[in-house]
Amino acid sequence: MSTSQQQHTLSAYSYGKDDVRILRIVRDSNDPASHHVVEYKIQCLLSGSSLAPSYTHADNSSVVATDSIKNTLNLLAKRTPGVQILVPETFALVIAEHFLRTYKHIENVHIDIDLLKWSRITLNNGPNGNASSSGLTSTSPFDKSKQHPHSFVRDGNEKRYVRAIGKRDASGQPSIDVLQSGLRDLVVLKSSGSAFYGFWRDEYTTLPEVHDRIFSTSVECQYDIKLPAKPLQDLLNPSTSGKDLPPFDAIAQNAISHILTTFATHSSPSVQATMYQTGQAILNDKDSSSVVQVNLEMPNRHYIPIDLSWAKEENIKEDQAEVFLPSQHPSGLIKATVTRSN
Ligand SMILES: O=c1[nH]c(=O)c2[nH]c(=O)[nH]c2[nH]1
Repeated sequence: MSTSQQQHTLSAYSYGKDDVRILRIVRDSNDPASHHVVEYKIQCLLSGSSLAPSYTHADNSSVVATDSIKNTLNLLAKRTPGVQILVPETFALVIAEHFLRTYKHIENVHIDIDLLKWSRITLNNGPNGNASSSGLTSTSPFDKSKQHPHSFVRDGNEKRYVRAIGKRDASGQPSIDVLQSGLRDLVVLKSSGSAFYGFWRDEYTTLPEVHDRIFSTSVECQYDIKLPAKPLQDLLNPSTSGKDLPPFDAIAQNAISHILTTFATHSSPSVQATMYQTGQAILNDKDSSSVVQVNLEMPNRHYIPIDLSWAKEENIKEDQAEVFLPSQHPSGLIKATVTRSN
């Protein structure tokens, strides 16, 4: 390369941290069992003419490290009062004000916040009821008594699916014995009412026992529906208006309802135990007598309390921590099949 090459202009630049994930729990001081949770994905970029030399002259003296930016977002998540952090617009203003006030050489702050929505799980028979609720209901301000104080759902995310594998019966007629129906991506989180202790300990164990933790999972629930032993053509005959068929919509709604109700109300000693209770509830539903088997998968999506001791903030004890790092890689994966016994 020739040394006489022309220098071109640095005409735009900014830097910062992307994809900063934060879950914040806001506990009600009058009613500690009542929580608000908010989960954010934040991009925070800084710029200003004093940063140009870091690009052009390898001068880092004005560079606030992106690691410090991430630490700052975590600490602001801890110190920002509940009413402000629960609203993404307000939290964006808090972040922008902080960086512009703290660093006089920063001229522009660019904050993008995505809100990952958690809605309260709504039950039919009140917050602790073992209701058969009518499935997912969006949070309504008129439904307060039915909203669970610390169990949440990312509603609208779940997908219902079905797999039908057809064959011919002995007389050559199209038939299906069992339909494989289900739902996936039903994402739920409870910020209390979950423990995990008493597990095997040996020289490989570092996990502490915990009596009150966040439990979050993306539920996949696949259930086998046994069809009446009739040719498909008869089952589908419009003149019987589907009466020979199992009530597919009710089965699907009840499955969601039992997953949410069990998740919200079962005091969970482990993911395993909650799954088993969920399978029992689905199979015991009177509308679901044609469901012969339930296959459940619940990846354990971990939320790790963020160490803020560098800022003299206590945030490590899982039952008191307020700011968490969502950490999906790796996740526990717990599976169970519950089969009807009669
Ligand atoms: O509910 C749980 N079940 C486990 O098997 C397990 N393993 C783990 O590390 N955490 C958890 N949580």
